[in-house]
Amino acid sequence: MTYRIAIGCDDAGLDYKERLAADLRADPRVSEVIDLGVHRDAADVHRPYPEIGLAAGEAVRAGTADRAVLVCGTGIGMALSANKVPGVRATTAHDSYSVERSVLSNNCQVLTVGQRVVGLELARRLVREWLGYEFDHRSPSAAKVELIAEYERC
Ligand SMILES: O=C(CO)[C@H](O)COP(=O)(O)O
Repeated sequence: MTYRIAIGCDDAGLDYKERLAADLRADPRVSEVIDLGVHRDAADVHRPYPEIGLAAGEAVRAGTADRAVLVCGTGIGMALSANKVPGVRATTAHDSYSVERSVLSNNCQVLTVGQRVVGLELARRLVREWLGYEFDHRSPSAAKVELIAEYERC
């Protein structure tokens, strides 16, 4: 299984985004990295995090990306924004167990990270681990996640 990964950040997450994007490009489990910005030295560097988080959520919803990694100061604003897109499940996760469960329990397609909260090497490890998990649609967790989708359809 290879993934098309959208990646994005605001100015508070730019350093990590660049490093994580490089890691993803070098990862054989990744077929494409879609960089949604912001970009260093570009006019868009101060775009607010909701624009990027929503764009990433839209990419997942449209199916142009399988998953997304988003970085801001805490990860929280990015998660809030991406979660506004119907069908998207985004979470901040700063430990291995939460990263694992975000996929295996919650079928999250979006992982968000806070550059001001965790060290770079931990962030890199978490993204590496995250790529190794795949949701099992036959697992007991599937019916629980489906309840969220049902609510969205109301
Ligand atoms: O962390 C952020 C949003 O969750 C963002 O990088 C900084 O937001 P601000 O504190 O509103 O500037």
